[in-house]
Amino acid sequence: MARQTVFYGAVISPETLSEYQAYPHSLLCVNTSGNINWIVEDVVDSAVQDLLSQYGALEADFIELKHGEFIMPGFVDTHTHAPQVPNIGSGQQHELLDWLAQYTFPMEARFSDVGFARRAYESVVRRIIDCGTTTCCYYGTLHLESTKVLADIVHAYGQRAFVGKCNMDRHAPDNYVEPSADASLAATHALIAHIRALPSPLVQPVITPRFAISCTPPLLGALGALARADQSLLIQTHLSENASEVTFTRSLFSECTSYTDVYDHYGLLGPRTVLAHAVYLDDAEVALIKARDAGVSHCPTSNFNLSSGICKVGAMLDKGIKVGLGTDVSGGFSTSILTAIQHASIASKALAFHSPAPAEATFAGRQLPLSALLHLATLGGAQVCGLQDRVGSLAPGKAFDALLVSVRADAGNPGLWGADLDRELCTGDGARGGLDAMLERFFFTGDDRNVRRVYVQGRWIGGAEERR
Ligand SMILES: O=c1[nH]c(=O)c2nc[nH]c2[nH]1
Ligand SMILES: [Zn+2]
Repeated sequence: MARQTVFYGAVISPETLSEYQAYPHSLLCVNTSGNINWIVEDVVDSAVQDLLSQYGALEADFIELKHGEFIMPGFVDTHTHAPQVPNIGSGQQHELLDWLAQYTFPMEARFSDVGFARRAYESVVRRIIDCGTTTCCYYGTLHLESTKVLADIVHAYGQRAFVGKCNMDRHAPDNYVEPSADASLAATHALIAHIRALPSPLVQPVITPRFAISCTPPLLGALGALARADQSLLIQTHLSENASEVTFTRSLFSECTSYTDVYDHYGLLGPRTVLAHAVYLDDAEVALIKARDAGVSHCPTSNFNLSSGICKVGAMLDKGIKVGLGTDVSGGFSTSILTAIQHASIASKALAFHSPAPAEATFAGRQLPLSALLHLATLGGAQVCGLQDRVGSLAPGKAFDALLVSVRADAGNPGLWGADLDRELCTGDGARGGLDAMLERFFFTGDDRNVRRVYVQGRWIGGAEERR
C-alpha cells in the first residue's frame, strides 16, 4: 500500500474457541507495510474526523463499509492439493487407496509437463484466493520444476502460503514415483532453495512426505533429519484418514506402536507438523500429538466425500490440540473454506448424535458453536502453521490478511438476499448489531460472490469486486 488505509465499519475477529469480537462501527488503520496500525472500536460517525486527526491519518485512503459488509481475517487452508483441483468432482465413489490409484496419481503425473502445470496452477491459485484463502498449505506433485512454477505463481499473485514438493518413492505407479530417497531429498532441497530466493517471504517451503505408505524408511529418515537440521521448516503429511490405509501402514511399520508413532519415530512429529485428517486415532496417539504440540488439519468435506470417517475435533480441542481446517481438494470437492466450515459443523452434529458429550467436555460430543468454526477457519489454522503472531485475527501489529465480506443483495448471492432486505436482522439488538447473524449466514449460505475483497499483507489481491 502506498498510503495508509483506514476502514470504517463492522469488524469481526476470533479471540478464543468460545468467543469472538464483533464491533459494528470500528476504525481500523493499515500502515504502508500492510500491517494493522491501530483499531478503535465503537466509533460514532461524529467522532471519526477527530480520531483520524488524533492518529495522524487524515490523509489516509478512507474506505467506509456499507450496511451488510464486514471485515474479518482471511481464511487459512491448512491442507490442499493444487494439482488435484482439475480432478474436483470425479472418482468420489471410491475410498482413499483406490481413489489415489485410479484418479489422483494419473492426474498428478500429468504435471511432469511444466506448460500444463503453469496453465493449471494459474487458474487454481486464482480460484483459491478468490474464495478468501489468504494463507494456504499447498501440496504440489513430485515434480521439482512444476512445483517451482506453483510457488512462483503463488508469489506473483501475492498469497501467503507454504508450498511443498511431494515426496513419494514407493507404492506408486511407475510413471509417478521418485527413483530413490536420495533423488527425492535432492529435489526437496532444490525447491527449498528456489522458494527462499523469491523476493518476498510470504511463500515458504514445507517438507511434504505424502504419507507413510508412500515413503521408504530411508526417505522418512532423511526428511526427519532435514527437519531437525532446519527448525524453520514446516512439515505436512497425511495421518490416519481411512481404515484400510491404517491397516496397510501398520503392516509396513510393525516396529512402530501406531501410525502416529511412525512419524514420531522418524523425527517428523513436532510443533511445526501439520497432520491432515487424524480420523482413526487411539488415546495414545492423541496424547502423542499433544505432547509433540503438532497440529491437526480437519478436512471434513474430504472425510465425508471419500467415506473416510469423522475426525473427533471436539475432543482434540478439549485437550488443547491445535486444529485448523483444510479443503483437501480433490478428496474434498470445494476450494472454499466456507464448505469446510459447513461440513465441520455437520460433522460435529453427526458425532453428537452417537456419542453425547461427557459432563466435563466443552466441545467433545457437542455441535461446534459459531465461535469455534470461526476460530478453526482463521486463528486455529494460523496456529497449526505457526503463524499465529502474524495472521489469523485482526489486532495491531499483525498483518492485514483480511476479507471484505458482503451479505448485501448486490453481492449477487440469492441465498443471502434476506439479510439485506431484513434490516432488523442486519442491525440486530445490542452492541453487536446483528453481526452474529450476518456471520452465520455468510458461513452457511455464502460463497465467493460474498468475498468482495481479499487482502494479504495489506495488498488487495482478489475477491469478487473488480480490483483497481
Ligand atoms: O486425501 C488425501 N489425498 C491425497 O492426495 C493423499 N495422499 C495420501 N493420502 C491422501 N489423502
Ligand atoms: Zn490431502
